[in-house]
Amino acid sequence: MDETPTWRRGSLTGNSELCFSFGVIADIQYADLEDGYNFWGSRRRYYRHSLHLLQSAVDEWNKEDSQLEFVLQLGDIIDGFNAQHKTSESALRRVMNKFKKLRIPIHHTWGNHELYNFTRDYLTQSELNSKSLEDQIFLGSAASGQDSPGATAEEHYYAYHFSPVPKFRFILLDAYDLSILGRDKSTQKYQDSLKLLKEKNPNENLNSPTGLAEPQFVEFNGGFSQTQLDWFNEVLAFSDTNQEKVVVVGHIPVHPGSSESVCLAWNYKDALSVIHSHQCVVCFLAGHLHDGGYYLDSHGVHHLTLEGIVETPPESHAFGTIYVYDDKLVLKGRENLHDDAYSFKPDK
Ligand SMILES: Nc1ccn([C@@H]2O[C@H](COP(=O)(O)OP(=O)(O)OC[C@H](O)CO)[C@@H](O)[C@H]2O)c(=O)n1
Repeated sequence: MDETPTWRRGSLTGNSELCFSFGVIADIQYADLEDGYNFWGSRRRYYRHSLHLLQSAVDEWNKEDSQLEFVLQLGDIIDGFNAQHKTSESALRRVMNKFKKLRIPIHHTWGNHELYNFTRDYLTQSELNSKSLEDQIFLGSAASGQDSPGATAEEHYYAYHFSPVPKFRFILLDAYDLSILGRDKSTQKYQDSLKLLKEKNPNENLNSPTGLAEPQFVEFNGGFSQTQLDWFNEVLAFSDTNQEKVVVVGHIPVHPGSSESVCLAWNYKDALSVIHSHQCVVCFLAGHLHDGGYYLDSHGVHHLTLEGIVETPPESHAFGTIYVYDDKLVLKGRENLHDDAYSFKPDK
């Protein structure tokens, strides 16, 4: 029996009013290298061509009308191979030069490949830190500072929120706040993350999910600290109070329905329980799983995992524009990313 609620499938068009639109793109993973394959050898990776796909996405977005407010870059902007070839900075420059042709703000999420290439301190100082686009709203104590007083930049998480138009808010989460990637070994977060990872994953290769009860506990994933979850909770409480609709953005999916278990955030259940304790969240946007995925959860939250550009063949594409209406999101996908509409649950 089809249990899809009647409000789930919005029409691609309709009578409701268009509020604004934004672009989405995930897992570009550019490197000036010949094509390769994913770890299992099952999917080709077009490292060099991903730059051309980005260029054509930018060209398409530039042709769109003035209601395109911003672009969300969902992480893994360059591939980890750049670190081995000492081309991290030049690869990033090439990709950012493409993005600069856009005349609208770009919000950057950090994925595992950012952390293969750069330290957190470097990322914080770089153009991949788009936190200056954050909204200033008054929140409670959990949001006033990050982590413990006196914590260094190395210990911080990279998360912020913004409201492009009244009644809609976007929250970018740091899915590698708990991680051994990109953090200095001397930091408490590195030590705590390594301890947690080793407790959950006894394999010698911490990237291997073999035999794990919770396969998401691999090195190429990460999780959310309690401090970040407290901050997230406070932003969502603000949005509930102000009757906003919220789209949450993170590199790693947080719902098993929208991802293979090996590509979920370590403590995805904690993130989900914060989301489900509020009314306002309508959608969670992620990358990381290059096949993409979609799931409508029992609380009416649409979980959309975007396909990865790096595994998109040159003759195809996988970016999109999402049109925001007062009752739904409408995805205009390109090629591999298909058109769809995601209605808001009536009590949202
Ligand atoms: N079973 C595995 C899987 C991966 N690795 C190694 O882990 C590193 C990251 O893998 P990679 O596939 O490059 O990560 P992505 O973020 O691009 O993709 C995530 C999902 O797989 C996409 O669907 C890399 O060094 C791998 O070799 C491993 O050792 N064992």
